[in-house]
Amino acid sequence: MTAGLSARLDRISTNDRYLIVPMDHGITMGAVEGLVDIESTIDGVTSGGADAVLTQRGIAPRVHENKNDAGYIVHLNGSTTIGPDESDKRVTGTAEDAVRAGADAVSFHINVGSDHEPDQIEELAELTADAERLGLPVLAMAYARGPSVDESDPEALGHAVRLAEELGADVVKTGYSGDGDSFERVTESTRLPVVIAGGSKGTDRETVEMVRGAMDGDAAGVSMGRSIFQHDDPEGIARAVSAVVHDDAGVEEALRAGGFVEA
Ligand SMILES: CC(=O)[C@@H](O)[C@H](O)C[C@H](N)C(=O)O
Ligand SMILES: O=CC(=O)COP(=O)(O)O
Repeated sequence: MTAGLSARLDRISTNDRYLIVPMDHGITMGAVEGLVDIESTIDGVTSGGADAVLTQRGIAPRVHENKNDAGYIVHLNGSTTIGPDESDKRVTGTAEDAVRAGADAVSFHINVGSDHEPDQIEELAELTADAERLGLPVLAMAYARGPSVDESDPEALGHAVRLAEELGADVVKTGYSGDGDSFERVTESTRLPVVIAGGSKGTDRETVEMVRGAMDGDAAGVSMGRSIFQHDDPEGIARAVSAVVHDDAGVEEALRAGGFVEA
């Protein structure tokens, strides 16, 4: 690993554990709850212990002053829920664009099992080659997603994370299989650090239990968006998730750390 790559990975993690809060959903879903005043959400989640925030590059001017020295990841493809096919993520920028936007790393979404998988494989491979020349880490968001794919099947998720490693990514995000034992089958499919997506927002306990389960299955952390940025208290829920990811806390301890149950 080059010194640049290693230094930049350190900027988006703490001791090889990752608490990333993706806020690229503005392309997908519009200015949903938590993303209208994105400045205050970024301030809250980074005050609560997020290692890095993630947005599309156009949002960069709204990120830097509010991220409390956390890392910054620029996401490089997108699609919308109102367009013809949400799986058909199209390229939105290059590794050089991300560097110009002040990124410490880049990310790219690939739907393994969708009709668009072949194009997305080619695009992710091109991105990892470009990023490698710049010493820029690549987070592959490798979902198992397509017409006949079970999105939480550990075999399918294991295939997706392995594909990310084969294509040269440095960190991989995927869906959660539902429990720690089955998630271990996903993490053992690759040597990359694996982080989980959160999906739509659940209760505080559901969020923390999901993170605890993933960490028990040898995840390296989370790339958790809506469960954190759509919370009434983004700083508190980030603090609770951070307690699990960074301090190995149990569920009750993490909820207390977030201020969600009586101490
Ligand atoms: C809305 C979803 O199902 C998520 O998987 C998104 O695709 C995640 C991503 N950050 C996005 O908004 O594109
Ligand atoms: O970029 C999106 C993610 O990494 C996951 O977002 P979610 O809202 O936690 O599914």
